[in-house]
Amino acid sequence: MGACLGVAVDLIGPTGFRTDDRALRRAGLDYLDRAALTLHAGWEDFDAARQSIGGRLVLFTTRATQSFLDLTFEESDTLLFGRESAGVPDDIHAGADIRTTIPMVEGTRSLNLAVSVAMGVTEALRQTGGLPHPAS
Ligand SMILES: C[S@@+](CC[C@H](N)C(=O)[O-])C[C@H]1O[C@@H](n2cnc3c(N)ncnc32)[C@H](O)[C@@H]1O
Repeated sequence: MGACLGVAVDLIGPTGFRTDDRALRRAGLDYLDRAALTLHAGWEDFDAARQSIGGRLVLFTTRATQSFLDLTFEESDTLLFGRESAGVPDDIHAGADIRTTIPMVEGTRSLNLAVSVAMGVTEALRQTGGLPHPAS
């Protein structure tokens, strides 16, 4: 997705999947060389890197009330998504600059990670003019 939409991806460890070269290459197929992928050992590493770049940290969470469609995204935003099993820890949830949600039908718990990333990234790129243009 990162390669296809032209979006940098940061993976924050510890991950629940293997990030050694062979496993990543198999999952990333031939797009991996085109993806701007950074692996961080843990939250502290990621946070230090992000703070040096600046911009807002926008957390996608089921525990927010503001719809992502009502949010004005900025080009410098970093979108943060939680792990498939448990989302993000409470302190990271509380520390995000913005918490936003993808509205769902009452009684449903959450979308899966890949789907929520696709929806959030698409809307952020649409608003900031960053979506790739269709080939003419
Ligand atoms: C499978 S969900 C995590 C489920 C976990 N039990 C929870 O309640 O946080 C994985 C990630 O997808 C994102 N996500 C899933 N559904 C969402 C929604 N409706 N709105 C915003 N983010 C969502 C969040 O970043 C979440 O941490």
